[in-house]
Amino acid sequence: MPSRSVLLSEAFKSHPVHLHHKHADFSSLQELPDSYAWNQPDDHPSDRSIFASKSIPVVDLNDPNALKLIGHACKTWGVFQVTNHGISTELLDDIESAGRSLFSLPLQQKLKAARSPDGVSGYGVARISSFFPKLMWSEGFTIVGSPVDHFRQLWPQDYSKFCDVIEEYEAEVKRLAGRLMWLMLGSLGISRADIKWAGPKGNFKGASAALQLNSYPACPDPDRAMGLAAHTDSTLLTILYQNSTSGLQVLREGTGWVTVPPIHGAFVVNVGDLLHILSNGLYPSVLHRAVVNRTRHRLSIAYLYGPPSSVKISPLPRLVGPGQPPLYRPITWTEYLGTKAKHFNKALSSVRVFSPVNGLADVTDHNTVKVN
Ligand SMILES: C=C1C[C@]23C[C@@]1(O)CC[C@H]2[C@@]12CCC[C@@](C)(C(=O)O1)[C@H]2[C@@H]3C(=O)O
Ligand SMILES: O=C(O)CCC(=O)C(=O)O
Ligand SMILES: [Fe+2]
Repeated sequence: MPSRSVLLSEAFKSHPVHLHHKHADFSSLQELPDSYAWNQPDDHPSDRSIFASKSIPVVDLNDPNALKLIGHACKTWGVFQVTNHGISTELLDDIESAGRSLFSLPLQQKLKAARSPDGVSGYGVARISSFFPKLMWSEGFTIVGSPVDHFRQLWPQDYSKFCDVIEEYEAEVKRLAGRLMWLMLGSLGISRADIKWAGPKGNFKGASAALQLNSYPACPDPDRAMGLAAHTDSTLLTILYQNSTSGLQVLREGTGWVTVPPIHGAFVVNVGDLLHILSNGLYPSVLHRAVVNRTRHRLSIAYLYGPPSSVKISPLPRLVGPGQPPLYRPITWTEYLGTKAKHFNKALSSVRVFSPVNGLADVTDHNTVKVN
């Protein structure tokens, strides 16, 4: 049987992304080239975010009410921040500095580890770039499985210390992801007996994941640029570490784009499309994007967490019944990534099987919100 990382990376074999534009050397750009100017007025309403009447929930994992607070956050926001999560600030500093070292390499060096059009791992622009006429002011590095081959290209002398940091970080965040899964599922009344694929110890040992390092260089014209366009993640959940520069925004119905303020040592956790499916829409995945800054470089590290790649995800039987039919058909993560590569923000509605009786589109399927 092929390894999990091979299976995950197979997602793009039949949906290669050919991005013809050149990778930018951002440090040499003193003005925003037209190819990076997202000039529709609606694209960048960053000011609206300051009027948000309520802010994104912050949950202390040592709080005895954590389960309830997380359930409420998932239902109403699709995102929350966690503190007291058990991952040391030293490890966060180490992963941040590994990310900085990577992105500060010369462009020619980074391109030695470029992601291939049908591959998943490596250096490149956001995979979703192909859906937009304009370029995003960011660069990324995706890790699925071992990064050793790519890291040897980037740092021929000391690649192993960078591999060690990634390995330690992934092991710690994987544990946190399992813990968060049970808090999120527990808040829906789901127990271990309901999720066989969590394994005999309930620790989601066979889970798949990708680590995505994102870099947003300082930008000469941030109001017209876009760091990462609005999207939902194709995951069960995503655990994001952001440095002290803000930029992540989430879309809240009736409010608009709300900035997720960086909290030192905290993680941002967001609901992805597969948890949306698993919860039969009770926990909707959240649309989010990243904007950029005139003077400050921003770095984020996303741990994109999903089920074992061969597991079909469908609405949990406990959450369906006579009045609540299953809204989505079963799909594996690999299949869903292929669907996303084809349909982007309409992927979720493309796996929907049951249309609302009144015929109105479901906003939680993200196809009624203008996102690009
Ligand atoms: C497992 C994955 C999810 C992801 C595609 C990927 O293969 C690795 C990168 C992930 C990411 C990060 C930035 C936003 C996003 C939409 C993208 O283009 O690449 C997500 C993908 C996703 O969640 O669909
Ligand atoms: O940089 C950010 O804050 C967002 C990154 C993100 O959405 C992603 O990697 O999926
Ligand atoms: Fe994301």
